[in-house]
Amino acid sequence: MKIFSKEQIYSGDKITTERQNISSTDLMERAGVKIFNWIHARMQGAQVPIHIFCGIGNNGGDGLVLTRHLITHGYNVHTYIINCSDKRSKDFLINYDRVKQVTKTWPTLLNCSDDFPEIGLEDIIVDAVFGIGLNRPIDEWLKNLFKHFRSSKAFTLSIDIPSGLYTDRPIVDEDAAVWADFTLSFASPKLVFFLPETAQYTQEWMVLDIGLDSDFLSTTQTIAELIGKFEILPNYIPRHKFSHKGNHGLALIVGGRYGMIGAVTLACKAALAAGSGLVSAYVPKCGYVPLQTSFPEGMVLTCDDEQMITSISFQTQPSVVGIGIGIGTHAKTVSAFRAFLEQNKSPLVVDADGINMLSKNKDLLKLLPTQTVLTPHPKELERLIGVWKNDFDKLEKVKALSKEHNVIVVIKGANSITVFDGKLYINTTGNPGLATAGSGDVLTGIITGLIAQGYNALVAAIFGVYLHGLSADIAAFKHGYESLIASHVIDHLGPAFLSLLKKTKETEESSQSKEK
Ligand SMILES: NC(=O)C1=CN([C@@H]2O[C@H](COP(=O)(O)OP(=O)(O)OC[C@H]3O[C@@H](n4cnc5c(N)ncnc54)[C@H](O)[C@@H]3O)[C@@H](O)[C@H]2O)[C@@H](O)CC1
Ligand SMILES: Nc1ncnc2c1ncn2[C@@H]1O[C@H](COP(=O)(O)OP(=O)(O)O)[C@@H](O)[C@H]1O
Ligand SMILES: [K+]
Repeated sequence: MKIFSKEQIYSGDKITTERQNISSTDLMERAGVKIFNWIHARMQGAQVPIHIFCGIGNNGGDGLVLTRHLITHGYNVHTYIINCSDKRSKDFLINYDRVKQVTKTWPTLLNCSDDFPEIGLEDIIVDAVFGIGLNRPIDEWLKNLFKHFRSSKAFTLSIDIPSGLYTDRPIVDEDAAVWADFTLSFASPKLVFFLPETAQYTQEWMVLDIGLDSDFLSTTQTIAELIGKFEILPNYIPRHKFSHKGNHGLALIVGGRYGMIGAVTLACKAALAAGSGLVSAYVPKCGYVPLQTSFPEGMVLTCDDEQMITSISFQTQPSVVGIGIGIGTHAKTVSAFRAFLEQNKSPLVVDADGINMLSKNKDLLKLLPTQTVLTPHPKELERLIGVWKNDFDKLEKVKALSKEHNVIVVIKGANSITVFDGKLYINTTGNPGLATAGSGDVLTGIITGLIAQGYNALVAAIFGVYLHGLSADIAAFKHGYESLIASHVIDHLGPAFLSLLKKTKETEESSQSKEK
């Protein structure tokens, strides 16, 4: 799903009104009715007090359309206007007048110095104060109003975006935005729903289709894209009946040191379970017996040193090398890594200490083959790009690194973001059960295994992150978050592939309509 920028949404609104020959008031009506329908379908006329807080822009206008429809359907509605400015939008004013047609009770004007209305725990708050038009910090009174919302603990539904959040900048004060339980967002979710510093402002979100121009929707290129099943499926490479293990590549996992062989085992197993035809491990000698014992499907190569990797050389030409897991950053290992990079001809996935070595020896970045995949967790990323001021700064820094070295960077965490060529691919699978030892090693194995069997590096990174999270989601049904361990993610890769390929009603309908 595309994630449009603020500017793109404004232009989409304009194009839509022109091409569909409707007014912006009509479009607002559509938006407001969509929200009403969503609420009505769930509340079925229940007399729970609904407190609708409207700003004076078009977000407030949406709130007023909602007010009107809720009133005509007999709901218990209390509407408030945040009356701190005279700059009311045209469509706000039109809808303010239209409220008059359905009730004799005017909305309450809150004059930015008034006391706040009482809100019961079981009531509902609709936040239509600011939408994407917020352009400066909010004043103290509003901040206190938002705190009042939060302390009421009433269910809070934000329209389009939790008020106080910008679409393209961080917020500086934690209390300066609405903490929504649910956000109904128009046309596309907003990027800030997925960034660690702002995702907390909405527990859940949903996109409402307000019928924007279809050409605009299909042809507009966005910087950010949300990755779900329908973005993944077209990239899936099916297996041929007569395929042979040699057709699915050789993944080589290089890593490990004394006490860190388990990480390599996890990555190897994950690469194999992700579909690599063959998997080899390259480890120090101490890894030989544990790997041969715990990973009978794999081959094991060793360097001469017992405890750590001091040289990296092998006869075969792997389809891809996943390097860095548990490898350490000893000077001898760095030398071996450098020598390896100087002669390596295979695509690379670099993780963990591999990234730490790159951070400490930035000149090594120049030796990476194009489209190397880097999979840093937050601390590794900080070592690589330096401290960031906020999430937006982090994204800019990662984009710059990716561009300078032509590498693909997976920013790991909830909603991992894969960055390449200035674009952001935001993952939708995964859960906090993944915050457990070794889950990153499994991810490296999966991505390496996908590249081995012929996926290009960018697709492998995006698909790998998706599959890793999907597998964890399936595993979490059985194990819960606390008891989920990295091995479970490997064990559930099979069900993850199957669930990806399982036809849902929607895919069936779309393939049937294509067949007709
Ligand atoms: N343009 C359209 O046709 C549509 C717009 N829609 C709604 O319109 C919204 C955007 O509307 P607007 O562009 O009017 O913007 P907003 O409704 O977000 O509010 C902007 C208004 O608030 C003021 N403002 C900004 N920051 C402020 C601050 N810190 N303190 C006090 N006032 C502040 C601005 O000067 C402006 O008057 C969307 O989020 C969406 O909810 C929907 O109705 C769908 C159609
Ligand atoms: N709260 C979370 N929600 C979803 N995914 C998470 C969460 N925490 C961690 N992950 C995922 O788990 C993996 C952890 O990687 P990493 O920290 O490198 O683990 P390790 O070093 O133990 O192998 C990453 O893929 C990350 O995106
Ligand atoms: K809002």
